[in-house]
Amino acid sequence: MTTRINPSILAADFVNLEAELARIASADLVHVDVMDNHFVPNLTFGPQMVGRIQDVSPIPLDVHLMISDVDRWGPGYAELGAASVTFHVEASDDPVALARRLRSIGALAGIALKPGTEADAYLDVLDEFDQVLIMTVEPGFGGQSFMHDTMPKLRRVSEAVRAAGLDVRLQVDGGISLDTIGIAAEAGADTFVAGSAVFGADVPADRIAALRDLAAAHRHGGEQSTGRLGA
Ligand SMILES: O=C(CO)[C@H](O)[C@H](O)COP(=O)(O)O
Ligand SMILES: [Fe+2]
Repeated sequence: MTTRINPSILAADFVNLEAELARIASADLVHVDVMDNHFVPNLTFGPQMVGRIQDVSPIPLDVHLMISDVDRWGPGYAELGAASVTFHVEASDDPVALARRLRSIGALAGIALKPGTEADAYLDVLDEFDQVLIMTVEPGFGGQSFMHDTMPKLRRVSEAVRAAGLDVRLQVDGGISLDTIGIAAEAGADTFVAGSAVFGADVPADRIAALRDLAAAHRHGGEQSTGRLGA
């Protein structure tokens, strides 16, 4: 069982992104938050910036699309070469069709669920997705507090994935820190986004290692971390 730590560059210095990416080179994937000031009340960057990040990043891209009309705009991010593209089900008319399109382009396809969105509608079609992102804050901003009440949903999705014997990454995003990562790992997460916890550390590489060890220790069976295990 692979434990992944995906630092979010939302907490990085946007005018020094290449240097910031170098500081997290020991992580598994870099989490890239695309916000359109419409689906969420915040604005980050679009395909041109993500393409440049893809050009210079030492590790693969885990793109988190917080945009409206994602059926139209989502595939373009897969075409840029992102390893995984995760979109919000709340913004898609047909999540299965969009996931198939993303996979056909060569990306892993992920669905994201806001804290208030139930997972039940997707439990029977989990094989259509490579990742399920359970938001542990309301999407839009970094530095918010982890919402403990999202854990029952994570547990339910985790049980469904295991019952079906599927290889679906279970990602948590928002408020993940040394204090909360173990809680999410125990509930079934294997892929952890951390923005402020990583970029707010004096030595991000040390924080990535500490988060990875804590997550591995709390996952089912107490997996031992062996360092970066690849994308
Ligand atoms: O998707 C996000 C916000 O919508 C970010 O990925 C997330 O908030 C990471 O930031 P932090 O770890 O500081 O909470
Ligand atoms: Fe995110």
